[in-house]
Amino acid sequence: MGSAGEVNWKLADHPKLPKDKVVAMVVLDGWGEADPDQYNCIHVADTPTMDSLKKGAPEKWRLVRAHGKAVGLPTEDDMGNSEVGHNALGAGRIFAQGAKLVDLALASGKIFEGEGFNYIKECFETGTLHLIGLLSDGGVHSRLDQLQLLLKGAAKHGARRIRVHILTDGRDVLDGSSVGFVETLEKELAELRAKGVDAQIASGGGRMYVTMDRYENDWNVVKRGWDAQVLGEAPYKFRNAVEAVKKLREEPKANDQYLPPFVIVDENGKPVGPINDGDAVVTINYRADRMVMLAKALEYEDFDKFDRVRFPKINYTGMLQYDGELKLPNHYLVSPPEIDRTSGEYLVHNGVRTFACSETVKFGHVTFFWNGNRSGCFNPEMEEYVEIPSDVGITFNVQPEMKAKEIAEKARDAILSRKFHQVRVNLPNGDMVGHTGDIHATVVGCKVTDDAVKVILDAIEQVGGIYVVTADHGNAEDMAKRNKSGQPILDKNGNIQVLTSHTLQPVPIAIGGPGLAPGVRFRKDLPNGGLANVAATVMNLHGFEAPGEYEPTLIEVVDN
Ligand SMILES: O=C(O)[C@H](O)COP(=O)(O)O
Ligand SMILES: [Mn+2]
Ligand SMILES: [Mn+2]
Repeated sequence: MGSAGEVNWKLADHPKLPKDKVVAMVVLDGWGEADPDQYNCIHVADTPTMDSLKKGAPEKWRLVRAHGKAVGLPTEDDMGNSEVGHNALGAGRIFAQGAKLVDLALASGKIFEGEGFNYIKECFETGTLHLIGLLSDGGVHSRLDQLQLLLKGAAKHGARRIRVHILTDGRDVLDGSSVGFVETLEKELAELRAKGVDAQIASGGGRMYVTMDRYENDWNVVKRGWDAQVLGEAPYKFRNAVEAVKKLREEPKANDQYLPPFVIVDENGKPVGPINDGDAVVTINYRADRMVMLAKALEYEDFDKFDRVRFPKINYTGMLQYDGELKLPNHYLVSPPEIDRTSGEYLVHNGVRTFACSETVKFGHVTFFWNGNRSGCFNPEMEEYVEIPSDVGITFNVQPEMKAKEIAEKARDAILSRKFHQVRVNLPNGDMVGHTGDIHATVVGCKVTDDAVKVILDAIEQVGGIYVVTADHGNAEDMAKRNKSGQPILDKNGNIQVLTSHTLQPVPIAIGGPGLAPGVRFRKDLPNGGLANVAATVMNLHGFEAPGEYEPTLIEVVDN
Protein backbone atom coordinates (compact mmCIF):
# COMPACT_ATOMS: atom_id res chain seq x y z
CA MET A 1 0.00 0.00 0.00
CA GLY A 2 2.92 2.33 0.64
CA SER A 3 2.16 6.02 0.77
CA ALA A 4 -1.22 7.46 1.60
CA GLY A 5 -1.73 8.51 -2.02
CA GLU A 6 -2.09 4.90 -3.13
CA VAL A 7 -4.72 3.93 -0.60
CA ASN A 8 -8.16 3.15 -1.88
CA TRP A 9 -10.25 4.86 0.76
CA LYS A 10 -13.62 3.81 -0.59
CA LEU A 11 -15.36 1.39 1.77
CA ALA A 12 -17.84 -1.13 0.42
CA ASP A 13 -21.44 -0.75 1.54
CA HIS A 14 -22.50 -3.16 4.23
CA PRO A 15 -24.98 -5.57 2.61
CA LYS A 16 -27.48 -5.34 5.45
CA LEU A 17 -26.80 -2.31 7.62
CA PRO A 18 -27.98 1.22 6.85
CA LYS A 19 -25.90 4.39 6.69
CA ASP A 20 -26.41 7.74 8.35
CA LYS A 21 -27.33 6.52 11.81
CA VAL A 22 -25.83 8.54 14.66
CA VAL A 23 -23.35 6.29 16.45
CA ALA A 24 -22.16 7.22 19.95
CA MET A 25 -18.77 5.69 20.63
CA VAL A 26 -18.20 5.87 24.36
CA VAL A 27 -14.87 4.83 25.87
CA LEU A 28 -14.82 4.46 29.63
CA ASP A 29 -11.19 4.88 30.60
CA GLY A 30 -9.94 2.27 33.05
CA TRP A 31 -13.19 0.28 33.29
CA GLY A 32 -12.53 -3.46 33.35
CA GLU A 33 -14.60 -6.45 34.31
CA ALA A 34 -13.64 -8.35 37.46
CA ASP A 35 -15.20 -10.46 40.18
CA PRO A 36 -17.25 -8.41 42.58
CA ASP A 37 -15.68 -7.58 45.93
CA GLN A 38 -15.09 -4.52 48.06
CA TYR A 39 -12.03 -3.48 46.00
CA ASN A 40 -13.99 -3.55 42.78
CA CYS A 41 -15.09 0.09 42.72
CA ILE A 42 -17.35 -0.45 39.72
CA HIS A 43 -19.17 -3.17 41.63
CA VAL A 44 -19.39 -1.08 44.81
CA ALA A 45 -20.60 2.02 42.96
CA ASP A 46 -24.20 2.51 42.00
CA THR A 47 -24.06 1.99 38.21
CA PRO A 48 -27.60 1.27 36.98
CA THR A 49 -26.90 2.19 33.37
CA MET A 50 -23.88 -0.04 32.93
CA ASP A 51 -25.69 -2.79 34.85
CA SER A 52 -28.61 -2.61 32.48
CA LEU A 53 -26.31 -2.90 29.46
CA LYS A 54 -24.81 -6.05 30.94
CA LYS A 55 -28.21 -7.66 30.95
CA GLY A 56 -27.96 -7.66 27.15
CA ALA A 57 -25.31 -10.42 27.27
CA PRO A 58 -24.39 -12.37 25.25
CA GLU A 59 -25.98 -10.77 22.18
CA LYS A 60 -25.53 -7.10 23.03
CA TRP A 61 -22.86 -7.20 25.73
CA ARG A 62 -19.62 -9.13 25.89
CA LEU A 63 -16.04 -8.90 27.05
CA VAL A 64 -13.01 -8.13 24.89
CA ARG A 65 -9.32 -8.47 25.59
CA ALA A 66 -7.50 -5.25 26.39
CA HIS A 67 -4.01 -6.30 27.49
CA GLY A 68 -0.93 -8.15 26.32
CA LYS A 69 -0.60 -9.39 22.76
CA ALA A 70 -4.19 -8.47 21.89
CA VAL A 71 -3.04 -4.83 21.91
CA GLY A 72 0.50 -5.35 20.58
CA LEU A 73 2.36 -5.50 23.89
CA PRO A 74 5.32 -7.86 24.38
CA THR A 75 3.76 -10.43 26.74
CA GLU A 76 0.49 -11.53 28.30
CA ASP A 77 1.78 -10.12 31.60
CA ASP A 78 1.60 -6.59 30.20
CA MET A 79 -1.45 -4.71 31.41
CA GLY A 80 -3.32 -2.61 28.92
CA ASN A 81 -2.97 1.13 28.72
CA SER A 82 -4.58 4.10 27.03
CA GLU A 83 -2.13 4.40 24.18
CA VAL A 84 -2.29 0.81 22.99
CA GLY A 85 -5.99 0.55 23.82
CA HIS A 86 -7.04 3.59 21.82
CA ASN A 87 -4.62 2.74 19.01
CA ALA A 88 -6.30 -0.66 18.68
CA LEU A 89 -9.82 0.77 18.96
CA GLY A 90 -9.14 3.34 16.26
CA ALA A 91 -6.89 1.38 13.91
CA GLY A 92 -8.69 -1.96 13.86
CA ARG A 93 -5.43 -3.90 13.68
CA ILE A 94 -2.81 -5.00 16.17
CA PHE A 95 0.53 -3.24 15.78
CA ALA A 96 3.73 -4.14 17.61
CA GLN A 97 3.81 -1.26 20.08
CA GLY A 98 6.71 0.89 21.31
CA ALA A 99 7.55 -1.46 24.20
CA LYS A 100 7.97 -4.35 21.81
CA LEU A 101 9.81 -2.38 19.10
CA VAL A 102 12.36 -1.12 21.61
CA ASP A 103 12.83 -4.66 22.96
CA LEU A 104 13.53 -5.92 19.45
CA ALA A 105 15.94 -3.09 18.62
CA LEU A 106 17.86 -3.68 21.84
CA ALA A 107 17.92 -7.47 21.40
CA SER A 108 19.28 -7.24 17.86
CA GLY A 109 21.63 -4.37 18.69
CA LYS A 110 20.14 -2.36 15.81
CA ILE A 111 19.35 0.48 18.17
CA PHE A 112 23.08 1.20 18.35
CA GLU A 113 23.50 1.30 14.59
CA GLY A 114 20.70 3.69 13.64
CA GLU A 115 20.71 7.36 12.75
CA GLY A 116 19.47 8.37 16.20
CA PHE A 117 22.25 6.67 18.09
CA ASN A 118 24.90 7.99 15.69
CA TYR A 119 23.54 11.47 16.31
CA ILE A 120 24.00 11.27 20.08
CA LYS A 121 27.32 9.51 19.62
CA GLU A 122 28.71 12.70 18.06
CA CYS A 123 28.76 14.11 21.59
CA PHE A 124 30.37 11.17 23.40
CA GLU A 125 33.95 12.40 22.97
CA THR A 126 33.57 15.72 24.75
CA GLY A 127 30.02 15.91 26.11
CA THR A 128 27.79 14.14 28.59
CA LEU A 129 25.02 11.71 27.67
CA HIS A 130 21.82 12.49 29.61
CA LEU A 131 19.01 9.95 29.86
CA ILE A 132 15.67 11.30 31.08
CA GLY A 133 12.60 9.19 31.79
CA LEU A 134 10.29 7.12 33.91
CA LEU A 135 12.09 4.67 36.19
CA SER A 136 10.04 1.53 36.75
CA ASP A 137 9.13 -1.79 35.22
CA GLY A 138 5.54 -0.66 34.60
CA GLY A 139 5.99 -1.09 30.86
CA VAL A 140 3.48 1.62 29.98
CA HIS A 141 5.84 4.49 29.18
CA SER A 142 9.25 2.89 29.65
CA ARG A 143 11.00 -0.07 31.25
CA LEU A 144 13.95 -0.25 33.61
CA ASP A 145 15.49 -3.25 31.81
CA GLN A 146 15.52 -1.25 28.58
CA LEU A 147 17.28 1.61 30.36
CA GLN A 148 19.85 -0.84 31.71
CA LEU A 149 20.56 -2.21 28.23
CA LEU A 150 20.76 1.29 26.82
CA LEU A 151 23.25 2.31 29.51
CA LYS A 152 25.44 -0.73 28.85
CA GLY A 153 25.27 -0.25 25.10
CA ALA A 154 26.01 3.48 25.27
CA ALA A 155 29.07 2.82 27.42
CA LYS A 156 30.21 0.09 25.05
CA HIS A 157 29.84 2.48 22.15
CA GLY A 158 31.94 5.18 23.73
CA ALA A 159 29.86 7.22 26.18
CA ARG A 160 32.33 8.36 28.86
CA ARG A 161 30.11 10.52 31.03
CA ILE A 162 26.47 9.62 31.65
CA ARG A 163 23.85 11.34 33.77
CA VAL A 164 20.41 9.83 34.43
CA HIS A 165 17.46 12.06 35.30
CA ILE A 166 14.87 9.85 36.91
CA LEU A 167 11.11 10.22 37.25
CA THR A 168 9.63 8.02 39.95
CA ASP A 169 6.47 6.09 39.15
CA GLY A 170 3.97 4.68 41.68
CA ARG A 171 1.22 4.88 39.05
CA ASP A 172 1.94 1.95 36.74
CA VAL A 173 3.57 0.11 39.68
CA LEU A 174 3.00 0.04 43.45
CA ASP A 175 3.58 3.21 45.40
CA GLY A 176 6.86 2.92 47.31
CA SER A 177 8.50 0.71 44.71
CA SER A 178 10.62 3.66 43.52
CA VAL A 179 13.24 2.99 46.21
CA GLY A 180 13.95 -0.48 44.81
CA PHE A 181 14.13 0.78 41.24
CA VAL A 182 16.59 3.52 42.21
CA GLU A 183 18.72 0.95 44.05
CA THR A 184 18.80 -1.28 40.99
CA LEU A 185 19.79 1.64 38.79
CA GLU A 186 22.50 2.68 41.27
CA LYS A 187 24.00 -0.81 41.03
CA GLU A 188 24.03 -0.60 37.27
CA LEU A 189 25.74 2.79 37.40
CA ALA A 190 28.30 1.52 39.94
CA GLU A 191 29.20 -1.27 37.51
CA LEU A 192 29.74 1.29 34.79
CA ARG A 193 31.90 3.37 37.10
CA ALA A 194 33.98 0.29 37.85
CA LYS A 195 34.63 0.14 34.11
CA GLY A 196 35.79 3.74 34.03
CA VAL A 197 32.56 5.43 32.91
CA ASP A 198 31.60 8.48 34.95
CA ALA A 199 27.93 7.54 35.42
CA GLN A 200 25.50 8.88 38.02
CA ILE A 201 21.94 9.90 38.70
CA ALA A 202 21.73 13.69 38.37
CA SER A 203 18.18 14.65 39.24
CA GLY A 204 14.73 13.30 39.93
CA GLY A 205 11.14 13.88 40.85
CA GLY A 206 7.72 12.22 40.81
CA ARG A 207 6.26 11.74 37.35
CA MET A 208 2.98 13.58 38.01
CA TYR A 209 4.69 16.61 39.55
CA VAL A 210 7.83 16.68 37.45
CA THR A 211 8.01 16.48 33.63
CA MET A 212 5.30 13.98 32.69
CA ASP A 213 2.27 16.22 32.17
CA ARG A 214 0.28 15.60 29.01
CA TYR A 215 -1.76 17.43 26.41
CA GLU A 216 -0.46 20.75 27.77
CA ASN A 217 -2.58 20.56 30.89
CA ASP A 218 0.04 22.25 33.10
CA TRP A 219 3.39 23.47 31.76
CA ASN A 220 4.60 24.09 35.32
CA VAL A 221 5.10 20.34 35.60
CA VAL A 222 7.55 20.40 32.69
CA LYS A 223 9.23 23.54 33.98
CA ARG A 224 9.96 21.92 37.35
CA GLY A 225 11.70 19.14 35.49
CA TRP A 226 13.55 21.52 33.20
CA ASP A 227 14.92 23.48 36.13
CA ALA A 228 16.29 20.32 37.75
CA GLN A 229 17.44 18.46 34.63
CA VAL A 230 18.78 21.31 32.50
CA LEU A 231 19.59 24.10 34.94
CA GLY A 232 20.53 21.89 37.90
CA GLU A 233 18.18 23.82 40.19
CA ALA A 234 15.66 22.26 42.55
CA PRO A 235 14.23 22.92 46.01
CA TYR A 236 15.86 19.73 47.34
CA LYS A 237 19.50 18.73 47.07
CA PHE A 238 20.93 15.34 48.01
CA ARG A 239 24.23 13.53 47.67
CA ASN A 240 22.53 10.38 46.42
CA ALA A 241 19.23 9.42 44.88
CA VAL A 242 18.24 6.53 47.15
CA GLU A 243 18.48 8.87 50.09
CA ALA A 244 16.56 11.52 48.14
CA VAL A 245 13.64 9.25 47.42
CA LYS A 246 13.50 7.80 50.94
CA LYS A 247 13.70 11.24 52.62
CA LEU A 248 11.19 12.94 50.35
CA ARG A 249 8.70 10.14 50.95
CA GLU A 250 8.95 10.93 54.66
CA GLU A 251 9.15 14.72 54.45
CA PRO A 252 7.20 16.39 52.77
CA LYS A 253 5.61 12.92 52.75
CA ALA A 254 5.09 12.78 49.03
CA ASN A 255 4.20 9.54 47.24
CA ASP A 256 6.21 8.24 44.29
CA GLN A 257 3.95 9.95 41.74
CA TYR A 258 4.34 13.34 43.38
CA LEU A 259 7.91 13.50 44.75
CA PRO A 260 9.16 17.10 44.51
CA PRO A 261 12.09 17.78 42.17
CA PHE A 262 15.59 17.20 43.50
CA VAL A 263 19.13 17.43 42.18
CA ILE A 264 22.14 15.39 43.16
CA VAL A 265 25.09 17.54 44.26
CA ASP A 266 28.79 16.85 44.75
CA GLU A 267 30.79 17.38 47.93
CA ASN A 268 30.87 21.12 47.20
CA GLY A 269 27.12 21.33 46.79
CA LYS A 270 27.37 21.66 43.01
CA PRO A 271 24.78 19.85 40.87
CA VAL A 272 26.44 16.85 39.19
CA GLY A 273 24.55 16.90 35.94
CA PRO A 274 23.00 20.02 34.41
CA ILE A 275 22.60 19.83 30.65
CA ASN A 276 25.12 21.93 28.75
CA ASP A 277 26.08 22.87 25.20
CA GLY A 278 27.59 19.89 23.42
CA ASP A 279 25.74 17.28 25.47
CA ALA A 280 23.54 14.50 24.15
CA VAL A 281 20.05 13.94 25.57
CA VAL A 282 17.77 10.91 25.20
CA THR A 283 14.23 10.81 26.56
CA ILE A 284 13.92 7.10 27.28
CA ASN A 285 10.11 6.82 27.34
CA TYR A 286 8.70 5.18 24.24
CA ARG A 287 5.17 6.38 24.87
CA ALA A 288 4.44 9.80 23.47
CA ASP A 289 1.74 11.57 25.45
CA ARG A 290 3.78 12.41 28.53
CA MET A 291 7.07 13.11 26.70
CA VAL A 292 5.91 15.40 23.92
CA MET A 293 5.91 18.51 26.08
CA LEU A 294 9.49 18.00 27.22
CA ALA A 295 10.46 17.08 23.65
CA LYS A 296 9.15 20.46 22.50
CA ALA A 297 11.10 22.27 25.21
CA LEU A 298 14.29 20.40 24.28
CA GLU A 299 13.88 20.77 20.53
CA TYR A 300 12.09 23.98 19.59
CA GLU A 301 14.15 27.11 19.02
CA ASP A 302 10.99 29.20 19.38
CA PHE A 303 9.30 28.27 22.60
CA ASP A 304 7.15 30.39 24.89
CA LYS A 305 5.52 27.94 27.30
CA PHE A 306 7.89 28.85 30.13
CA ASP A 307 11.18 30.66 30.53
CA ARG A 308 13.86 28.09 29.80
CA VAL A 309 16.56 30.53 31.06
CA ARG A 310 19.11 28.57 29.03
CA PHE A 311 18.51 26.67 25.80
CA PRO A 312 21.55 24.42 25.50
CA LYS A 313 22.79 23.32 22.08
CA ILE A 314 22.42 19.58 22.39
CA ASN A 315 21.93 16.53 20.24
CA TYR A 316 18.49 15.43 21.37
CA THR A 317 16.96 12.06 20.52
CA GLY A 318 13.71 10.41 21.60
CA MET A 319 13.52 6.71 22.31
CA LEU A 320 10.85 6.88 19.59
CA GLN A 321 9.57 9.67 17.43
CA TYR A 322 6.61 10.82 19.49
CA ASP A 323 4.63 12.65 16.82
CA GLY A 324 5.02 11.70 13.17
CA GLU A 325 2.98 14.66 11.96
CA LEU A 326 5.08 17.20 13.86
CA LYS A 327 8.25 15.13 13.26
CA LEU A 328 8.93 15.47 16.96
CA PRO A 329 11.62 14.82 17.86
CA ASN A 330 13.56 14.97 14.66
CA HIS A 331 15.98 12.27 15.83
CA TYR A 332 14.98 9.01 17.51
CA LEU A 333 16.53 5.67 18.42
CA VAL A 334 13.68 3.39 17.29
CA SER A 335 11.08 3.95 14.60
CA PRO A 336 7.54 4.09 15.98
CA PRO A 337 4.82 1.70 14.82
CA GLU A 338 3.39 2.89 11.54
CA ILE A 339 -0.26 3.00 12.39
CA ASP A 340 -1.82 3.90 9.09
CA ARG A 341 -5.27 3.66 7.51
CA THR A 342 -7.11 4.16 10.78
CA SER A 343 -10.88 3.91 10.95
CA GLY A 344 -11.12 7.65 11.52
CA GLU A 345 -9.37 8.39 8.25
CA TYR A 346 -11.43 5.83 6.33
CA LEU A 347 -14.71 7.10 7.72
CA VAL A 348 -13.91 10.70 6.92
CA HIS A 349 -13.22 9.67 3.31
CA ASN A 350 -16.60 7.94 3.23
CA GLY A 351 -18.64 10.89 4.36
CA VAL A 352 -18.90 10.11 8.06
CA ARG A 353 -18.95 13.32 10.09
CA THR A 354 -17.27 12.95 13.44
CA PHE A 355 -17.32 14.75 16.76
CA ALA A 356 -14.72 13.78 19.37
CA CYS A 357 -14.52 15.09 22.91
CA SER A 358 -12.89 14.58 26.27
CA GLU A 359 -11.32 16.71 28.94
CA THR A 360 -7.68 17.74 28.59
CA VAL A 361 -6.11 14.79 30.42
CA LYS A 362 -7.74 12.36 27.99
CA PHE A 363 -8.32 14.58 24.98
CA GLY A 364 -5.46 13.11 22.96
CA HIS A 365 -6.75 9.62 23.65
CA VAL A 366 -9.85 10.02 21.46
CA THR A 367 -7.99 12.11 18.89
CA PHE A 368 -4.21 11.55 18.77
CA PHE A 369 -4.11 7.90 19.94
CA TRP A 370 -7.37 7.08 18.18
CA ASN A 371 -5.93 8.32 14.92
CA GLY A 372 -2.74 6.30 15.17
CA ASN A 373 -0.63 8.84 17.11
CA ARG A 374 -1.42 11.62 14.70
CA SER A 375 -2.27 15.13 15.85
CA GLY A 376 -5.06 17.16 14.33
CA CYS A 377 -8.09 16.29 12.20
CA PHE A 378 -7.97 14.52 8.85
CA ASN A 379 -10.49 16.94 7.43
CA PRO A 380 -11.68 19.87 9.57
CA GLU A 381 -14.83 20.17 7.47
CA MET A 382 -15.88 16.69 8.48
CA GLU A 383 -14.60 16.58 12.05
CA GLU A 384 -14.90 18.62 15.20
CA TYR A 385 -12.66 17.91 18.18
CA VAL A 386 -13.63 19.55 21.48
CA GLU A 387 -11.40 19.69 24.52
CA ILE A 388 -12.87 20.54 27.91
CA PRO A 389 -10.16 22.00 30.16
CA SER A 390 -9.27 19.66 33.02
CA ASP A 391 -8.73 20.84 36.56
CA VAL A 392 -5.08 21.77 37.07
CA GLY A 393 -2.86 21.24 40.09
CA ILE A 394 -5.04 18.74 41.94
CA THR A 395 -5.06 14.99 42.33
CA PHE A 396 -8.35 13.72 41.01
CA ASN A 397 -9.44 12.01 44.22
CA VAL A 398 -10.33 15.48 45.54
CA GLN A 399 -12.51 16.10 42.48
CA PRO A 400 -13.59 12.62 41.33
CA GLU A 401 -16.44 14.04 39.26
CA MET A 402 -13.83 15.50 36.93
CA LYS A 403 -15.54 16.81 33.76
CA ALA A 404 -17.65 13.72 33.05
CA LYS A 405 -20.90 15.66 33.13
CA GLU A 406 -19.55 18.37 30.83
CA ILE A 407 -18.23 15.78 28.38
CA ALA A 408 -21.58 13.97 28.38
CA GLU A 409 -23.44 17.21 27.80
CA LYS A 410 -21.20 18.15 24.88
CA ALA A 411 -21.78 14.69 23.43
CA ARG A 412 -25.52 15.01 24.00
CA ASP A 413 -25.60 18.36 22.22
CA ALA A 414 -23.55 16.99 19.34
CA ILE A 415 -25.91 14.01 19.03
CA LEU A 416 -29.03 16.14 19.19
CA SER A 417 -27.62 18.60 16.65
CA ARG A 418 -27.75 15.74 14.10
CA LYS A 419 -24.68 17.26 12.48
CA PHE A 420 -22.51 14.21 13.14
CA HIS A 421 -22.62 10.51 12.34
CA GLN A 422 -20.12 9.57 15.00
CA VAL A 423 -19.91 11.14 18.43
CA ARG A 424 -16.87 9.80 20.24
CA VAL A 425 -15.96 10.50 23.84
CA ASN A 426 -13.62 9.30 26.55
CA LEU A 427 -14.89 9.42 30.14
CA PRO A 428 -11.76 9.51 32.30
CA ASN A 429 -12.90 8.97 35.88
CA GLY A 430 -12.43 5.24 36.43
CA ASP A 431 -8.85 5.58 35.30
CA MET A 432 -7.72 8.95 36.59
CA VAL A 433 -9.29 8.55 40.01
CA GLY A 434 -8.29 4.87 40.11
CA HIS A 435 -4.63 5.89 39.71
CA THR A 436 -4.81 7.90 42.92
CA GLY A 437 -5.44 4.69 44.88
CA ASP A 438 -8.30 6.37 46.75
CA ILE A 439 -11.00 3.70 46.81
CA HIS A 440 -13.79 5.88 48.10
CA ALA A 441 -13.15 8.57 45.48
CA THR A 442 -12.90 5.95 42.74
CA VAL A 443 -16.35 4.65 43.66
CA VAL A 444 -17.64 8.21 43.27
CA GLY A 445 -15.85 8.45 39.91
CA CYS A 446 -17.53 5.26 38.70
CA LYS A 447 -20.97 6.51 39.67
CA VAL A 448 -20.40 9.79 37.87
CA THR A 449 -19.25 7.88 34.79
CA ASP A 450 -22.42 5.82 34.83
CA ASP A 451 -24.52 9.01 35.04
CA ALA A 452 -22.63 10.41 32.07
CA VAL A 453 -23.25 7.28 30.01
CA LYS A 454 -26.95 7.68 30.73
CA VAL A 455 -26.99 11.23 29.40
CA ILE A 456 -25.42 10.03 26.15
CA LEU A 457 -27.69 6.99 25.78
CA ASP A 458 -30.76 9.15 26.37
CA ALA A 459 -29.69 11.43 23.55
CA ILE A 460 -29.11 8.43 21.29
CA GLU A 461 -32.61 7.26 22.15
CA GLN A 462 -34.02 10.63 21.07
CA VAL A 463 -32.37 10.63 17.64
CA GLY A 464 -32.93 6.95 16.91
CA GLY A 465 -29.20 6.29 17.00
CA ILE A 466 -26.84 3.51 18.01
CA TYR A 467 -24.44 3.29 20.92
CA VAL A 468 -21.21 1.41 21.45
CA VAL A 469 -19.96 1.55 25.03
CA THR A 470 -16.58 0.05 25.80
CA ALA A 471 -13.33 0.73 27.66
CA ASP A 472 -9.62 0.88 26.89
CA HIS A 473 -8.27 -1.26 29.76
CA GLY A 474 -9.00 -2.08 33.38
CA ASN A 475 -8.26 0.01 36.45
CA ALA A 476 -11.19 0.88 38.76
CA GLU A 477 -12.49 -2.70 38.89
CA ASP A 478 -9.57 -3.78 41.03
CA MET A 479 -7.82 -1.62 43.57
CA ALA A 480 -5.98 -4.35 45.49
CA LYS A 481 -2.69 -6.04 44.75
CA ARG A 482 -3.46 -9.76 44.82
CA ASN A 483 -1.62 -13.02 45.27
CA LYS A 484 -1.76 -15.80 42.69
CA SER A 485 -5.03 -17.14 44.06
CA GLY A 486 -6.63 -13.72 43.79
CA GLN A 487 -6.62 -12.79 47.47
CA PRO A 488 -5.65 -9.20 48.39
CA ILE A 489 -2.12 -8.98 49.81
CA LEU A 490 -2.09 -7.48 53.30
CA ASP A 491 0.77 -5.63 54.98
CA LYS A 492 1.80 -6.22 58.59
CA ASN A 493 -0.90 -3.85 59.82
CA GLY A 494 -3.58 -5.76 57.94
CA ASN A 495 -4.01 -3.07 55.29
CA ILE A 496 -4.25 -4.00 51.63
CA GLN A 497 -1.59 -2.94 49.16
CA VAL A 498 -3.46 -0.47 47.02
CA LEU A 499 -3.21 -1.11 43.31
CA THR A 500 -2.88 2.26 41.59
CA SER A 501 -2.11 0.75 38.20
CA HIS A 502 -4.13 -0.71 35.35
CA THR A 503 -5.01 -4.40 35.34
CA LEU A 504 -4.94 -7.42 33.03
CA GLN A 505 -8.73 -7.65 33.03
CA PRO A 506 -10.91 -7.73 29.92
CA VAL A 507 -13.29 -4.86 29.28
CA PRO A 508 -16.98 -4.83 28.40
CA ILE A 509 -18.44 -3.77 25.09
CA ALA A 510 -22.15 -3.09 24.71
CA ILE A 511 -24.15 -2.19 21.62
CA GLY A 512 -27.72 -0.99 21.32
CA GLY A 513 -30.02 1.92 20.69
CA PRO A 514 -33.15 2.29 18.59
CA GLY A 515 -31.11 2.62 15.39
CA LEU A 516 -29.48 -0.76 15.77
CA ALA A 517 -30.94 -2.92 13.02
CA PRO A 518 -32.93 -5.92 14.19
CA GLY A 519 -30.88 -9.08 14.02
CA VAL A 520 -27.57 -7.41 14.93
CA ARG A 521 -25.82 -9.35 17.66
CA PHE A 522 -22.37 -10.31 18.80
CA ARG A 523 -20.90 -13.28 16.99
CA LYS A 524 -20.08 -16.33 19.05
CA ASP A 525 -17.07 -17.41 17.02
CA LEU A 526 -14.68 -14.73 18.30
CA PRO A 527 -14.31 -15.65 21.97
CA ASN A 528 -10.83 -14.10 22.06
CA GLY A 529 -11.91 -10.85 20.43
CA GLY A 530 -10.05 -7.78 21.56
CA LEU A 531 -10.11 -4.02 21.25
CA ALA A 532 -8.77 -4.23 17.69
CA ASN A 533 -12.03 -5.91 16.63
CA VAL A 534 -14.04 -2.84 17.58
CA ALA A 535 -13.12 -0.64 14.59
CA ALA A 536 -14.63 -3.05 12.05
CA THR A 537 -17.69 -3.34 14.28
CA VAL A 538 -18.16 0.43 14.31
CA MET A 539 -17.64 0.69 10.55
CA ASN A 540 -20.44 -1.84 10.10
CA LEU A 541 -22.71 0.21 12.35
CA HIS A 542 -22.01 3.17 10.07
CA GLY A 543 -23.19 1.01 7.15
CA PHE A 544 -19.81 -0.03 5.72
CA GLU A 545 -17.78 -3.17 5.37
CA ALA A 546 -14.40 -2.87 7.04
CA PRO A 547 -11.24 -3.12 4.93
CA GLY A 548 -10.04 -6.70 4.52
CA GLU A 549 -6.91 -6.29 6.59
CA TYR A 550 -8.85 -5.11 9.66
CA GLU A 551 -9.44 -7.53 12.53
CA PRO A 552 -12.89 -9.08 12.04
CA THR A 553 -16.06 -7.41 13.20
CA LEU A 554 -17.61 -8.56 16.46
CA ILE A 555 -21.14 -8.47 15.07
CA GLU A 556 -23.31 -10.46 12.71
CA VAL A 557 -26.75 -9.74 11.30
CA VAL A 558 -29.20 -12.59 11.52
CA ASP A 559 -32.56 -12.69 9.79
CA ASN A 560 -35.34 -12.42 12.29
O1 LIG B 1 0.14 7.96 31.95
C1 LIG B 1 -0.62 7.50 32.81
O2 LIG B 1 -1.46 8.19 33.40
C2 LIG B 1 -0.47 6.06 33.18
O3 LIG B 1 0.88 5.68 33.10
C3 LIG B 1 -1.25 5.19 32.27
O4 LIG B 1 -2.58 5.59 32.17
P1 LIG B 1 -3.32 5.69 30.78
O5 LIG B 1 -2.70 4.64 29.90
O6 LIG B 1 -4.75 5.37 31.12
O7 LIG B 1 -3.14 7.05 30.27
MN1 LIG C 1 -6.76 4.63 29.68
MN1 LIG D 1 -4.45 5.08 33.28
